[in-house]
Amino acid sequence: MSEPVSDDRTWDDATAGTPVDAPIPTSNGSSGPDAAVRHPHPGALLEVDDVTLRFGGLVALDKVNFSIYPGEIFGLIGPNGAGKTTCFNVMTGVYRPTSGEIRFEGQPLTGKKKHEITRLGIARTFQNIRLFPEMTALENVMVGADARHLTSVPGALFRLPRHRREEREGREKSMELLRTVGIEKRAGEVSRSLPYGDQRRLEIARALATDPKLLCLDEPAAGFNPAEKERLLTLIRGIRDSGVTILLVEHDMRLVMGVVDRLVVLEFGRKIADGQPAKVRTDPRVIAAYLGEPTDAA
Ligand SMILES: Nc1ncnc2c1ncn2[C@@H]1O[C@H](COP(=O)(O)OP(=O)(O)OP(=O)(O)O)[C@@H](O)[C@H]1O
Repeated sequence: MSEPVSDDRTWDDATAGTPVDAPIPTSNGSSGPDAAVRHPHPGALLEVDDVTLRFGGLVALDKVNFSIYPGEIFGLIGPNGAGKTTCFNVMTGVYRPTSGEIRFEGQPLTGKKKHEITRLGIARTFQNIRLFPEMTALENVMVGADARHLTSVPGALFRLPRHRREEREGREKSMELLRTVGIEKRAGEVSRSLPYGDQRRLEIARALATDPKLLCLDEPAAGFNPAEKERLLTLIRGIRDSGVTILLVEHDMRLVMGVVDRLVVLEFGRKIADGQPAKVRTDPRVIAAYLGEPTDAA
């Protein structure tokens, strides 16, 4: 996914693949709630358990397994078409797996809506930036913070005290998040007028506003120059150090290897390697999969 725009296909075509509202396939006997043998990993924050996803005849994910543990920066990499975005979309509720299961803190995500998954503590950014272009940077982040609010519609309409308090706290928290990502000076500017790099940072701030336990970043460095990439890595480490677990989906192997604690490599929908960067970068299958890319990228 070298071009941010390419993600339009997977997101907008959600209904053409295996949308979340589709019935759970049971005819193959492997995806009903009790059908498959599950392999729980105690202590894991997120478990991808034997996940297969088919688009018609195409197997986009083939029995993929991995677990992400609290406090990690975890990488998901692979060449073009490997299944990274599909895996990301299964994990964040866009697609329902054909078989297998995703669990978050031990709880199956199957059948959950995207907003329910957000409330459980998973937030994401997009490969192609999705901000509200006419809203200010601050307002964009406040929209994320709203996902946590308890105010009822009448409460908001009549500006009851709880609504006013939540609004004030949301504003303060959103300013703090803009500071965290380094764009507090842009708070009052409409997001479409922000430089590209600042829009990417704003997306991260908006995702953080939902108070996630797991922050999923889909190619956050797409279109960045080396200096911007370096600053992004510093930001990602800082977010992890503040207690948020990170999933980083990336095509750029050099970027991933420099920041992740562990990673999984996909190729043609299959997991071909996993482990720490030092081990994965010397794996012959990974080198072969990335043939043509500089081997020192690792
Ligand atoms: N909605 C869809 N309908 C049909 N096929 C799809 C859909 N989304 C993805 N695919 C196919 O699934 C496979 C995996 O695609 P995916 O976008 O997940 O790979 P990726 O690793 O993110 O690749 P890239 O880096 O090129 O975006 C590809 O063969 C792709 O063409």
